[in-house]
Amino acid sequence: MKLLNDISQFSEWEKILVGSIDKIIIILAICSVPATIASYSRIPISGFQISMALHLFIAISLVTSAYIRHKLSVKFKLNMVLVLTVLISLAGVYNWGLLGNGILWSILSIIFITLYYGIKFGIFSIGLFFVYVSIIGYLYTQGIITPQADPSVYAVSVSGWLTGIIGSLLPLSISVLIIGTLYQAARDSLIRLERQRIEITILAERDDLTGIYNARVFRKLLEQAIERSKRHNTWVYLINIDLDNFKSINDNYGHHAGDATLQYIAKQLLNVTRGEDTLCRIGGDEFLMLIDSPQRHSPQELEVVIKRIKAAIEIPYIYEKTKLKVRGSIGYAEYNATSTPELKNKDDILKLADSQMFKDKELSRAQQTS
Ligand SMILES: Nc1nc2c(ncn2[C@@H]2O[C@H](COP(=O)(O)OP(=O)(O)OP(=O)(O)O)[C@@H](O)[C@H]2O)c(=O)[nH]1
Repeated sequence: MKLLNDISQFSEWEKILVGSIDKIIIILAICSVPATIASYSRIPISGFQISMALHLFIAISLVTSAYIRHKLSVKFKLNMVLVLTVLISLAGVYNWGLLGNGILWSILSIIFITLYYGIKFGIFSIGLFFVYVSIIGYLYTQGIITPQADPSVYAVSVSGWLTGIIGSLLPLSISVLIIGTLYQAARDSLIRLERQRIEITILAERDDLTGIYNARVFRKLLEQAIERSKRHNTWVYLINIDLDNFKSINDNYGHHAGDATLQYIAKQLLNVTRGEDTLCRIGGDEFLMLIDSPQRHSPQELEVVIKRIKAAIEIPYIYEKTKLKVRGSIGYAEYNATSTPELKNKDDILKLADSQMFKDKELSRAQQTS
């Protein structure tokens, strides 16, 4: 997992972080003013504390940083927010013990450390935090450090509650902002990646013009069908469909008409292709259909399939009010791992279907000229 400090490798992350870190600094700067006033309002109860000087320093740093935020680098701003939150939590626990929000700020610091340096550092900082709070707790319980204010007075004072409310709202809202922004960014990028994956798959497997499978996928599926036949003695039928004199459509009506006709033919062929069979365009005006069957089909059955394909192709396509008539020549190859030993591989099957198709083409040419 990439961490926030890897931002130089991620322009996308950088954009997200620039947006969210600036929001965080502005919120922190705005809130640091009332928080500092609330902190100083405790002077009558507790006297002046080091944490108050720290609050003032932090408020000045945040307001200045918010003002010149566009001039500061993302890394600097991230580190600054991290250092400030750590300082607030350490000073808060030391000065106010259980009375202050130091422990809440520690949670925010640990979230920052984890996001910035990774889970290992996050766990390590939990350990350090545990040791630190235990030592401070020990010192308080032994009376070595004493509370900065009388707890019974502090717990019912307006300034104590004001500091408590503002001081706890800040880490809570920052946590929501950070986690919400990162969650949204991760979700958006996952959705985008999934879309890209689907687009890449479609581009790699489909024919641009017709949207049906391309030759690459078909070759893979044919190889798989051959393997199935070797293992389960199934029958593979490869039907080669080539349009007749397709060039004349391009020549007479233009390339656009040719494209539209090819799309139409692909739809017609899909209409007569069973769900379990596969259709592809291997290029130009040539299509292949793959039938992978557990039992052998008789030549009569295949004749029915071929007639159905031819009939579907011959339904005229209406292009700009003109009826375009297309015919197709069809040949097929039958393959079974044990019954057709002359066919050694997919190329032999493809060649056989191709030569059968040519025979059909010759026949229909001869019929047309006689
Ligand atoms: N419009 C369009 N035409 C294409 C496309 N791919 C190939 N063609 C055309 O299809 C025609 C195929 O020509 P041939 O292989 O000679 O086939 P034919 O004209 O059908 O002739 P026979 O197959 O011999 O009957 C050529 O004119 C190619 O330019 C395409 O994607 N779109």
